[in-house]
Amino acid sequence: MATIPNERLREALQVEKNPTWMPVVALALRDQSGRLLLQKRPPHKHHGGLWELPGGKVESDEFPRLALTREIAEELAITIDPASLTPGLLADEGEFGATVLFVYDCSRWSGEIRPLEHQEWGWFTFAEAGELPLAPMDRDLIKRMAQ
Ligand SMILES: Nc1nc2c([nH]c(=O)n2[C@H]2C[C@H](O)[C@@H](COP(=O)(O)OP(=O)(O)OP(=O)(O)O)O2)c(=O)[nH]1
Repeated sequence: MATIPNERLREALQVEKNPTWMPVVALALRDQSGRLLLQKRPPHKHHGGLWELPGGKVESDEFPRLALTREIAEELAITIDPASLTPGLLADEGEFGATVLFVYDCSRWSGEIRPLEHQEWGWFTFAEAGELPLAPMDRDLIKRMAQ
């Protein structure tokens, strides 16, 4: 891969004004039999129609665990305890790995799951998940989770 001097890269990307990379947090939520919760991305979004772990972008004024707590409440109507999250796997995509997905495991949550963004969702074994059209980072993550 060609090396780009940092100064030129900073100029090209105007890093003082724009962040150079995007942190995304996602939740690996399991049911009692160990199946994983996955949801389908809305058709109008990036990777629309592909299956993913619930979660979303970390805003610039947020801490990752709090961003994940917020996203999960917005998407699934359940409450997770930020203190009960355990950092898990990591994936990235883009030429320079500009989107970084941080996956957390969760041991405590409350409420009843309701898809507030009208998204399809379900519990899947790793074998079942492997048959779904997954977002690219999730394909890699689920393979690694299954090992
Ligand atoms: N939440 C989530 N995003 C993923 C996964 N895999 C994957 O490639 N992505 C990508 C898709 C998007 O480019 C980005 C997350 O964006 P998002 O659209 O979910 O974020 P958001 O909920 O904050 O949405 P918005 O600002 O677009 O409304 O990460 C995943 O498992 N979970």
